[in-house]
Amino acid sequence: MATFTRDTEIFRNEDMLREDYQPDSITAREDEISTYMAALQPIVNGAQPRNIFLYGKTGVGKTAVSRYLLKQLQRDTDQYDDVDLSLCWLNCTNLSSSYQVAVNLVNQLRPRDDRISTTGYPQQRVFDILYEELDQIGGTILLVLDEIDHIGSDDEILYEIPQARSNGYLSEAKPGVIGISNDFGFRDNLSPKVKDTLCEEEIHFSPYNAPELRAILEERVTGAMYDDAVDDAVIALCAAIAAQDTGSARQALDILYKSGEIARTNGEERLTEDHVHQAREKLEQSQVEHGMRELTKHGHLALVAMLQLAFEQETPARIRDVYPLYRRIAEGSNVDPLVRRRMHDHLADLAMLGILGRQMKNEGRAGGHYYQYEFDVGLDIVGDVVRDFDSIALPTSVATQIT
Ligand SMILES: Nc1ncnc2c1ncn2[C@@H]1O[C@H](COP(=O)(O)OP(=O)(O)OP(=O)(O)O)[C@@H](O)[C@H]1O
Repeated sequence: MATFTRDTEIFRNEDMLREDYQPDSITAREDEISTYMAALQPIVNGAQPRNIFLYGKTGVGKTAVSRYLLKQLQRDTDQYDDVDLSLCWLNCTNLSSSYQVAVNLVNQLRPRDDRISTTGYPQQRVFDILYEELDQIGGTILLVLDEIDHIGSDDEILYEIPQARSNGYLSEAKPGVIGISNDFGFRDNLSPKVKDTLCEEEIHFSPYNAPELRAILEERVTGAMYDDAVDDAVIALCAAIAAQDTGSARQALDILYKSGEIARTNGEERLTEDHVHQAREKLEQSQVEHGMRELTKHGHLALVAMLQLAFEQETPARIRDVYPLYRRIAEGSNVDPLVRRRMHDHLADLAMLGILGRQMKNEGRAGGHYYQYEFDVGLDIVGDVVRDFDSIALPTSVATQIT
Protein backbone atom coordinates (compact mmCIF):
# COMPACT_ATOMS: atom_id res chain seq x y z
CA MET A 1 0.00 0.00 0.00
CA ALA A 2 1.25 3.49 -0.80
CA THR A 3 1.76 5.54 2.36
CA PHE A 4 2.55 9.26 2.57
CA THR A 5 4.66 10.62 5.41
CA ARG A 6 5.92 14.15 5.76
CA ASP A 7 9.61 14.42 4.83
CA THR A 8 11.64 16.71 7.04
CA GLU A 9 15.18 16.36 5.73
CA ILE A 10 15.57 18.96 3.00
CA PHE A 11 12.82 21.58 2.76
CA ARG A 12 11.76 23.75 5.65
CA ASN A 13 9.36 25.71 3.42
CA GLU A 14 9.58 24.77 -0.24
CA ASP A 15 6.95 27.34 -1.24
CA MET A 16 9.69 29.92 -0.85
CA LEU A 17 11.40 28.44 -3.93
CA ARG A 18 8.31 28.57 -6.08
CA GLU A 19 7.84 30.99 -8.95
CA ASP A 20 4.98 32.87 -7.29
CA TYR A 21 6.75 33.50 -3.99
CA GLN A 22 7.19 37.19 -3.23
CA PRO A 23 10.32 37.77 -1.10
CA ASP A 24 10.04 40.17 1.87
CA SER A 25 13.39 41.68 1.02
CA ILE A 26 15.29 42.32 -2.18
CA THR A 27 18.97 41.52 -2.48
CA ALA A 28 21.55 43.07 -4.83
CA ARG A 29 19.38 45.72 -6.49
CA GLU A 30 20.35 48.84 -4.52
CA ASP A 31 20.92 51.14 -7.53
CA GLU A 32 17.73 50.15 -9.33
CA ILE A 33 15.74 50.51 -6.10
CA SER A 34 17.06 53.97 -5.45
CA THR A 35 16.30 55.15 -9.02
CA TYR A 36 12.84 53.55 -8.80
CA MET A 37 12.14 55.22 -5.45
CA ALA A 38 13.14 58.60 -6.86
CA ALA A 39 10.75 58.08 -9.77
CA LEU A 40 7.93 57.25 -7.33
CA GLN A 41 8.68 60.17 -5.00
CA PRO A 42 6.20 62.63 -6.61
CA ILE A 43 3.40 60.30 -5.48
CA VAL A 44 4.50 60.58 -1.85
CA ASN A 45 4.46 64.35 -2.24
CA GLY A 46 0.90 64.28 -3.53
CA ALA A 47 2.00 65.27 -7.03
CA GLN A 48 1.17 63.75 -10.41
CA PRO A 49 2.87 60.34 -10.81
CA ARG A 50 5.62 59.85 -13.37
CA ASN A 51 5.37 57.14 -15.98
CA ILE A 52 8.04 54.51 -15.54
CA PHE A 53 9.37 51.92 -17.95
CA LEU A 54 11.34 48.95 -16.59
CA TYR A 55 13.22 46.72 -18.93
CA GLY A 56 15.72 43.92 -18.65
CA LYS A 57 16.03 40.24 -19.46
CA THR A 58 13.81 37.61 -17.88
CA GLY A 59 14.29 36.73 -14.20
CA VAL A 60 16.29 39.81 -13.22
CA GLY A 61 13.87 41.07 -10.58
CA LYS A 62 11.69 43.59 -12.43
CA THR A 63 8.47 42.16 -11.04
CA ALA A 64 9.83 41.27 -7.59
CA VAL A 65 11.30 44.75 -7.09
CA SER A 66 8.08 46.41 -8.32
CA ARG A 67 5.88 44.38 -5.99
CA TYR A 68 8.20 45.03 -3.09
CA LEU A 69 8.45 48.80 -3.66
CA LEU A 70 4.78 49.36 -4.46
CA LYS A 71 3.74 47.51 -1.29
CA GLN A 72 6.14 49.69 0.65
CA LEU A 73 4.82 52.80 -1.13
CA GLN A 74 1.24 51.94 -0.28
CA ARG A 75 2.15 51.40 3.36
CA ASP A 76 4.21 54.58 3.66
CA THR A 77 1.71 56.87 1.90
CA ASP A 78 -1.10 55.65 4.19
CA GLN A 79 -0.02 58.25 6.74
CA TYR A 80 -0.69 61.18 4.39
CA ASP A 81 -4.33 62.20 4.22
CA ASP A 82 -3.86 63.98 0.90
CA VAL A 83 -2.46 60.89 -0.84
CA ASP A 84 -5.06 58.38 -1.90
CA LEU A 85 -3.14 55.66 -3.75
CA SER A 86 -4.67 52.74 -5.65
CA LEU A 87 -2.77 50.08 -7.57
CA CYS A 88 -3.96 48.05 -10.52
CA TRP A 89 -1.66 45.28 -11.72
CA LEU A 90 -2.32 43.76 -15.14
CA ASN A 91 -0.29 41.01 -16.77
CA CYS A 92 -0.52 41.64 -20.52
CA THR A 93 0.48 38.15 -21.69
CA ASN A 94 -2.27 37.15 -24.17
CA LEU A 95 -3.36 40.78 -24.64
CA SER A 96 -2.29 41.84 -28.10
CA SER A 97 -3.86 45.30 -28.50
CA SER A 98 -4.55 48.56 -26.72
CA TYR A 99 -8.25 47.68 -26.87
CA GLN A 100 -7.76 44.43 -24.97
CA VAL A 101 -5.59 46.12 -22.37
CA ALA A 102 -8.24 48.81 -21.83
CA VAL A 103 -11.04 46.24 -21.44
CA ASN A 104 -8.98 44.21 -19.00
CA LEU A 105 -8.12 47.29 -16.97
CA VAL A 106 -11.80 48.22 -16.72
CA ASN A 107 -12.66 44.69 -15.62
CA GLN A 108 -9.86 44.63 -13.09
CA LEU A 109 -11.08 47.92 -11.59
CA ARG A 110 -14.76 46.92 -11.52
CA PRO A 111 -16.49 44.46 -9.21
CA ARG A 112 -16.73 40.95 -10.61
CA ASP A 113 -20.47 41.15 -11.38
CA ASP A 114 -20.13 44.39 -13.32
CA ARG A 115 -17.61 43.43 -15.98
CA ILE A 116 -17.83 44.51 -19.61
CA SER A 117 -17.66 42.29 -22.65
CA THR A 118 -14.22 41.80 -24.19
CA THR A 119 -15.50 42.59 -27.70
CA GLY A 120 -17.99 44.80 -29.47
CA TYR A 121 -17.16 48.35 -28.35
CA PRO A 122 -15.51 51.01 -30.49
CA GLN A 123 -12.01 51.65 -29.12
CA GLN A 124 -12.76 55.21 -27.98
CA ARG A 125 -15.82 53.98 -26.05
CA VAL A 126 -13.67 51.54 -24.07
CA PHE A 127 -11.19 54.30 -23.28
CA ASP A 128 -14.12 56.48 -22.12
CA ILE A 129 -15.39 53.70 -19.84
CA LEU A 130 -11.86 53.34 -18.47
CA TYR A 131 -11.65 57.08 -17.74
CA GLU A 132 -15.06 57.00 -15.99
CA GLU A 133 -13.82 54.13 -13.89
CA LEU A 134 -10.56 55.86 -13.01
CA ASP A 135 -12.38 59.09 -12.10
CA GLN A 136 -14.80 57.19 -9.91
CA ILE A 137 -11.89 55.71 -7.94
CA GLY A 138 -10.07 59.07 -7.92
CA GLY A 139 -6.73 59.92 -6.35
CA THR A 140 -3.43 58.58 -7.59
CA ILE A 141 -3.86 55.36 -9.57
CA LEU A 142 -0.82 53.38 -10.63
CA LEU A 143 -1.48 51.02 -13.51
CA VAL A 144 1.25 48.40 -13.68
CA LEU A 145 1.35 46.75 -17.10
CA ASP A 146 3.60 43.70 -16.79
CA GLU A 147 4.83 41.96 -19.99
CA ILE A 148 3.62 45.03 -21.86
CA ASP A 149 5.49 44.03 -25.05
CA HIS A 150 2.67 41.59 -25.84
CA ILE A 151 0.54 44.47 -27.14
CA GLY A 152 3.04 44.83 -30.00
CA SER A 153 2.79 47.88 -32.23
CA ASP A 154 -0.80 48.75 -31.21
CA ASP A 155 0.50 50.90 -28.36
CA GLU A 156 -2.00 53.80 -28.40
CA ILE A 157 -3.12 53.18 -24.81
CA LEU A 158 0.39 53.85 -23.53
CA TYR A 159 0.00 57.37 -24.83
CA GLU A 160 -3.70 57.79 -24.04
CA ILE A 161 -3.68 57.05 -20.30
CA PRO A 162 -0.74 59.27 -19.33
CA GLN A 163 -2.20 62.10 -21.42
CA ALA A 164 -5.81 61.66 -20.29
CA ARG A 165 -5.60 64.26 -17.55
CA SER A 166 -4.00 66.98 -19.63
CA ASN A 167 -6.43 66.19 -22.46
CA GLY A 168 -9.34 66.89 -20.12
CA TYR A 169 -10.69 63.31 -19.97
CA LEU A 170 -10.02 62.99 -16.23
CA SER A 171 -10.77 65.37 -13.42
CA GLU A 172 -10.52 63.27 -10.24
CA ALA A 173 -7.89 60.66 -11.06
CA LYS A 174 -4.15 61.08 -11.44
CA PRO A 175 -3.04 57.98 -13.36
CA GLY A 176 0.52 56.80 -13.80
CA VAL A 177 1.67 53.89 -15.94
CA ILE A 178 4.46 51.51 -15.01
CA GLY A 179 5.36 49.36 -18.02
CA ILE A 180 7.50 46.25 -17.56
CA SER A 181 9.13 44.37 -20.42
CA ASN A 182 11.88 41.89 -21.17
CA ASP A 183 11.75 42.56 -24.90
CA PHE A 184 14.40 45.10 -25.83
CA GLY A 185 13.03 45.43 -29.35
CA PHE A 186 9.67 46.60 -27.97
CA ARG A 187 11.20 49.65 -26.35
CA ASP A 188 13.07 50.58 -29.51
CA ASN A 189 9.99 50.16 -31.69
CA LEU A 190 7.58 52.19 -29.58
CA SER A 191 6.06 55.04 -31.53
CA PRO A 192 7.92 58.29 -30.74
CA LYS A 193 5.01 59.92 -28.87
CA VAL A 194 4.60 56.82 -26.68
CA LYS A 195 8.32 56.65 -26.02
CA ASP A 196 8.24 60.26 -24.82
CA THR A 197 5.39 59.67 -22.38
CA LEU A 198 5.88 56.10 -21.15
CA CYS A 199 9.65 56.27 -20.93
CA GLU A 200 9.64 59.42 -18.80
CA GLU A 201 11.69 57.41 -16.31
CA GLU A 202 13.53 54.37 -17.64
CA ILE A 203 15.13 51.82 -15.39
CA HIS A 204 17.28 49.08 -16.83
CA PHE A 205 17.76 45.84 -14.87
CA SER A 206 20.95 44.10 -15.91
CA PRO A 207 21.58 40.34 -15.58
CA TYR A 208 22.89 39.23 -12.18
CA ASN A 209 26.50 38.11 -11.80
CA ALA A 210 27.52 35.05 -9.75
CA PRO A 211 28.13 36.86 -6.40
CA GLU A 212 24.73 38.59 -6.70
CA LEU A 213 22.95 35.33 -7.44
CA ARG A 214 24.77 33.72 -4.56
CA ALA A 215 23.54 36.45 -2.20
CA ILE A 216 19.95 36.02 -3.47
CA LEU A 217 20.11 32.24 -3.01
CA GLU A 218 21.66 32.50 0.44
CA GLU A 219 18.91 34.83 1.58
CA ARG A 220 16.17 32.58 0.20
CA VAL A 221 17.59 29.25 1.31
CA THR A 222 17.65 30.21 4.98
CA GLY A 223 13.89 30.00 5.13
CA ALA A 224 13.38 27.42 2.42
CA MET A 225 15.79 24.62 3.38
CA TYR A 226 17.32 23.15 6.52
CA ASP A 227 20.85 24.32 7.33
CA ASP A 228 22.30 20.82 7.14
CA ALA A 229 20.75 20.08 3.76
CA VAL A 230 22.68 22.56 1.70
CA ASP A 231 26.21 23.95 1.85
CA ASP A 232 28.06 26.89 0.30
CA ALA A 233 29.55 24.87 -2.55
CA VAL A 234 26.10 23.82 -3.78
CA ILE A 235 24.80 27.38 -3.63
CA ALA A 236 27.90 28.70 -5.38
CA LEU A 237 27.47 26.14 -8.16
CA CYS A 238 23.79 27.01 -8.74
CA ALA A 239 24.76 30.70 -8.86
CA ALA A 240 27.71 30.09 -11.20
CA ILE A 241 25.65 28.05 -13.66
CA ALA A 242 22.86 30.64 -13.82
CA ALA A 243 25.30 33.55 -14.03
CA GLN A 244 27.10 31.98 -16.95
CA ASP A 245 23.91 31.06 -18.77
CA THR A 246 21.33 33.83 -18.31
CA GLY A 247 22.05 35.93 -15.22
CA SER A 248 18.49 35.13 -14.11
CA ALA A 249 17.56 34.71 -10.45
CA ARG A 250 14.63 32.57 -11.57
CA GLN A 251 17.01 30.10 -13.22
CA ALA A 252 19.27 30.00 -10.13
CA LEU A 253 16.28 29.38 -7.83
CA ASP A 254 14.86 26.74 -10.18
CA ILE A 255 18.16 24.84 -10.23
CA LEU A 256 18.34 24.90 -6.44
CA TYR A 257 14.73 23.77 -6.05
CA LYS A 258 15.13 20.97 -8.60
CA SER A 259 18.37 19.83 -6.91
CA GLY A 260 16.45 19.56 -3.63
CA GLU A 261 13.70 17.57 -5.32
CA ILE A 262 16.22 15.14 -6.80
CA ALA A 263 17.86 14.65 -3.39
CA ARG A 264 14.43 14.09 -1.82
CA THR A 265 13.40 11.58 -4.50
CA ASN A 266 16.65 9.68 -3.89
CA GLY A 267 15.98 9.66 -0.15
CA GLU A 268 19.14 11.66 0.55
CA GLU A 269 19.51 14.25 3.32
CA ARG A 270 21.98 16.63 1.68
CA LEU A 271 22.22 18.27 -1.71
CA THR A 272 25.40 17.54 -3.65
CA GLU A 273 27.04 19.15 -6.66
CA ASP A 274 26.01 16.10 -8.62
CA HIS A 275 22.34 16.83 -7.83
CA VAL A 276 22.90 20.34 -9.17
CA HIS A 277 24.30 19.05 -12.47
CA GLN A 278 21.40 16.62 -12.82
CA ALA A 279 18.94 19.41 -12.03
CA ARG A 280 20.42 21.65 -14.67
CA GLU A 281 20.15 18.91 -17.27
CA LYS A 282 16.54 18.15 -16.39
CA LEU A 283 15.54 21.79 -16.50
CA GLU A 284 17.25 22.29 -19.85
CA GLN A 285 15.45 19.27 -21.20
CA SER A 286 12.04 20.51 -20.09
CA GLN A 287 12.79 23.93 -21.52
CA VAL A 288 13.60 22.43 -24.92
CA GLU A 289 10.45 20.32 -24.71
CA HIS A 290 8.42 23.41 -23.92
CA GLY A 291 10.08 25.22 -26.85
CA MET A 292 9.04 22.42 -29.21
CA ARG A 293 5.44 22.42 -28.01
CA GLU A 294 5.15 26.18 -28.47
CA LEU A 295 6.20 26.14 -32.14
CA THR A 296 3.77 27.07 -34.92
CA LYS A 297 2.09 24.43 -37.08
CA HIS A 298 4.84 24.72 -39.74
CA GLY A 299 7.51 24.41 -37.05
CA HIS A 300 5.81 21.19 -35.93
CA LEU A 301 5.67 19.89 -39.51
CA ALA A 302 9.37 20.64 -39.97
CA LEU A 303 10.07 18.82 -36.71
CA VAL A 304 8.18 15.72 -37.88
CA ALA A 305 10.01 15.74 -41.24
CA MET A 306 13.34 15.92 -39.44
CA LEU A 307 12.30 13.13 -37.08
CA GLN A 308 11.43 10.90 -40.03
CA LEU A 309 14.88 11.50 -41.55
CA ALA A 310 16.55 10.84 -38.19
CA PHE A 311 14.69 7.54 -37.74
CA GLU A 312 15.71 6.54 -41.25
CA GLN A 313 19.35 7.37 -40.43
CA GLU A 314 19.30 10.11 -43.04
CA THR A 315 20.59 12.92 -40.82
CA PRO A 316 22.49 15.23 -41.03
CA ALA A 317 20.16 16.40 -43.78
CA ARG A 318 19.98 19.33 -46.18
CA ILE A 319 16.93 21.45 -46.89
CA ARG A 320 16.56 19.71 -50.27
CA ASP A 321 16.06 16.40 -48.37
CA VAL A 322 13.81 17.82 -45.66
CA TYR A 323 11.56 19.92 -47.87
CA PRO A 324 9.88 17.13 -49.92
CA LEU A 325 9.05 15.24 -46.72
CA TYR A 326 7.73 18.40 -45.07
CA ARG A 327 5.51 19.04 -48.14
CA ARG A 328 4.13 15.52 -48.10
CA ILE A 329 3.38 15.59 -44.38
CA ALA A 330 1.75 19.05 -44.66
CA GLU A 331 -0.47 17.95 -47.55
CA GLY A 332 -1.36 14.73 -45.76
CA SER A 333 -2.43 16.87 -42.80
CA ASN A 334 -4.50 19.30 -44.91
CA VAL A 335 -2.11 22.20 -44.39
CA ASP A 336 -0.94 24.40 -47.27
CA PRO A 337 2.83 23.90 -47.39
CA LEU A 338 5.12 26.91 -47.31
CA VAL A 339 7.55 27.58 -50.14
CA ARG A 340 11.02 26.15 -49.59
CA ARG A 341 12.61 29.39 -48.47
CA ARG A 342 10.00 30.04 -45.78
CA MET A 343 10.20 26.48 -44.60
CA HIS A 344 13.95 26.87 -44.30
CA ASP A 345 13.32 29.73 -41.82
CA HIS A 346 11.57 27.21 -39.59
CA LEU A 347 14.58 24.91 -39.62
CA ALA A 348 16.76 27.89 -38.72
CA ASP A 349 14.36 28.64 -35.81
CA LEU A 350 14.67 25.06 -34.58
CA ALA A 351 18.45 25.49 -34.66
CA MET A 352 18.21 28.76 -32.76
CA LEU A 353 16.15 27.06 -30.04
CA GLY A 354 18.86 24.43 -29.62
CA ILE A 355 16.60 21.65 -30.92
CA LEU A 356 18.62 21.15 -34.11
CA GLY A 357 22.31 21.62 -34.67
CA ARG A 358 23.26 23.15 -38.00
CA GLN A 359 26.54 23.13 -39.80
CA MET A 360 27.61 25.09 -42.83
CA LYS A 361 29.09 22.89 -45.56
CA ASN A 362 31.18 24.15 -48.41
CA GLU A 363 31.55 22.04 -51.52
CA GLY A 364 33.85 24.39 -53.32
CA ARG A 365 32.99 26.36 -56.40
CA ALA A 366 30.68 23.80 -57.97
CA GLY A 367 28.65 22.74 -54.90
CA GLY A 368 28.41 26.09 -53.11
CA HIS A 369 27.45 26.56 -49.47
CA TYR A 370 24.62 24.79 -47.71
CA TYR A 371 23.47 23.93 -44.21
CA GLN A 372 23.16 20.47 -42.75
CA TYR A 373 20.77 19.82 -39.88
CA GLU A 374 20.52 17.12 -37.24
CA PHE A 375 18.94 16.82 -33.82
CA ASP A 376 20.84 18.24 -30.89
CA VAL A 377 18.39 16.66 -28.42
CA GLY A 378 17.46 13.03 -27.78
CA LEU A 379 15.00 11.55 -30.30
CA ASP A 380 13.00 10.12 -27.38
CA ILE A 381 12.28 13.66 -26.15
CA VAL A 382 11.23 14.75 -29.65
CA GLY A 383 9.08 11.62 -29.94
CA ASP A 384 7.33 12.45 -26.65
CA VAL A 385 6.37 15.86 -27.99
CA VAL A 386 5.42 14.70 -31.50
CA ARG A 387 3.12 12.03 -30.05
CA ASP A 388 0.78 14.85 -28.95
CA PHE A 389 0.47 16.45 -32.40
CA ASP A 390 -3.15 15.45 -32.94
CA SER A 391 -3.72 17.40 -36.15
CA ILE A 392 -0.64 16.13 -38.02
CA ALA A 393 -0.86 12.90 -40.02
CA LEU A 394 2.40 11.25 -38.96
CA PRO A 395 4.38 9.20 -41.52
CA THR A 396 4.18 5.49 -40.68
CA SER A 397 7.90 5.26 -39.92
CA VAL A 398 7.51 7.98 -37.27
CA ALA A 399 4.19 6.77 -35.85
CA THR A 400 5.48 3.22 -35.31
CA GLN A 401 8.70 4.33 -33.59
CA ILE A 402 7.15 6.70 -31.08
CA THR A 403 4.30 4.58 -29.79
N1 LIG B 1 17.01 40.88 -6.17
C1 LIG B 1 16.25 39.83 -5.84
N2 LIG B 1 16.15 39.45 -4.55
C2 LIG B 1 15.38 38.38 -4.23
N3 LIG B 1 14.70 37.63 -5.11
C3 LIG B 1 14.79 37.97 -6.41
C4 LIG B 1 15.56 39.08 -6.84
N4 LIG B 1 15.48 39.19 -8.18
C5 LIG B 1 14.69 38.19 -8.59
N5 LIG B 1 14.26 37.45 -7.54
C6 LIG B 1 13.40 36.26 -7.63
O1 LIG B 1 13.65 35.64 -8.89
C7 LIG B 1 12.44 35.27 -9.55
C8 LIG B 1 12.30 35.99 -10.87
O2 LIG B 1 12.22 37.39 -10.64
P1 LIG B 1 11.14 38.35 -11.34
O3 LIG B 1 9.86 37.60 -11.60
O4 LIG B 1 11.07 39.59 -10.56
O5 LIG B 1 11.88 38.59 -12.73
P2 LIG B 1 11.44 39.51 -13.95
O6 LIG B 1 12.61 40.36 -14.27
O7 LIG B 1 10.15 40.20 -13.64
O8 LIG B 1 11.27 38.42 -15.09
P3 LIG B 1 10.22 38.32 -16.34
O9 LIG B 1 10.65 39.36 -17.31
O10 LIG B 1 10.42 36.94 -16.84
O11 LIG B 1 8.84 38.55 -15.76
C9 LIG B 1 11.33 35.56 -8.56
O12 LIG B 1 11.05 34.39 -7.85
C10 LIG B 1 11.92 36.61 -7.63
O13 LIG B 1 11.36 36.49 -6.35
